[in-house]
Amino acid sequence: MSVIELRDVSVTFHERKRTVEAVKHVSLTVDKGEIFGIVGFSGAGKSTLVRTINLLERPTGGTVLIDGKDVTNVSGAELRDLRKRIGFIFQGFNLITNVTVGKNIEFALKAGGYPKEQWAERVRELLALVGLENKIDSYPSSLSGGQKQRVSIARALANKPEILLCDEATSALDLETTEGILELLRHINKELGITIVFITHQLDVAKQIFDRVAVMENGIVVEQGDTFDVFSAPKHPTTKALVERYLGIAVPPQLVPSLPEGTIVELRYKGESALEPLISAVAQRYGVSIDVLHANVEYFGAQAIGILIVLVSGGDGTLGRALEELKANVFGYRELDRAALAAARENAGVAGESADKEA
Ligand SMILES: Nc1ncnc2c1ncn2[C@@H]1O[C@H](COP(=O)(O)OP(=O)(O)OP(=O)(O)O)[C@@H](O)[C@H]1O
Repeated sequence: MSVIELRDVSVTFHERKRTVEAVKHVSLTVDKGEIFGIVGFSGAGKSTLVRTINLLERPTGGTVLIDGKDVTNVSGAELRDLRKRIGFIFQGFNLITNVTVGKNIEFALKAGGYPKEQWAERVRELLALVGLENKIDSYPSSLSGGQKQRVSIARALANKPEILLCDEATSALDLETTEGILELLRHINKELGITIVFITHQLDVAKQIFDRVAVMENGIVVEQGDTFDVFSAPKHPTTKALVERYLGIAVPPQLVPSLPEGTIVELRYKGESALEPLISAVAQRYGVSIDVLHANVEYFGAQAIGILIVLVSGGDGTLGRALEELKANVFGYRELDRAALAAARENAGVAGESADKEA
């Protein structure tokens, strides 16, 4: 059964001179116990959408259901109860800076009506869960980014929620710290059975922990499904752009003009099976030469996808048939344009991470 259901949810902001339709008619379900991700470039509407789940943002249209119950218009004690059942962590941690780590967690327990005589034990339990037992009396300013995020996770779990919402929870952290936080979230999901909704623009985060994913663009969910299926065979141009930007096409641009005549092809295959037998069979059968320009294996969750870029050349009028045979035997096939390849590579090199923000 789905623990979260958004039915035709819209959020429109009215500013003085303009109207922003941040979320437009989004419907999706999140199953109990899964890690559901929302990806998209900056401004796509991810934060606004996820904030409707605990009504930090009230939908201007549509319905929010939690455990099958319509909560769209709850207020007062019912709203407080809902917020207790849904923890929230932010990119910027949002810790209270002038009190200790222990007190930060106590505030959450107090707000949630947790029995006072059990606060001390619960704080110890939560800090043990996130691996910070020895930081109970420290102030947030003395902690690293990763430690601050661990405290905010402990605080979000204080009142034993069923759902944890994570808004760009790792975007401010370096690679190694991110790995640690993702491991902790996986543990929380598997061991405590907490459903997680995680939004990010980082595909390397998404591919590691999401069971299912929704891709957002311009307030709309443009594609959703199993993480491996969505990322290994993206259908919508936005998903394609996210995946291409992440994977890159690693043919050095300086090499492109010097390559002999022929067709540059990107081949994708599922699993870790090697493509060498196919390549040598095609080369032999049609008398063409097939040179590997780039090879990579990417993991989406536990499943692998192989990407091979080859130059197919020569043959005596048989090139077309050789390409047909390759196409028929792989999972993904794309002929690459030399000029576009060189240009795309140059752009990627210049724009890098900041391009994500602007797109
Ligand atoms: N309170 C608000 N008032 C007016 N406009 C808003 C408000 N909150 C968000 N928006 C606008 O709604 C759109 C979606 O913003 P949102 O923050 O949900 O996107 P996002 O995908 O989470 O992007 P980012 O990763 O940059 O946070 C943007 O155009 C944003 O400017």
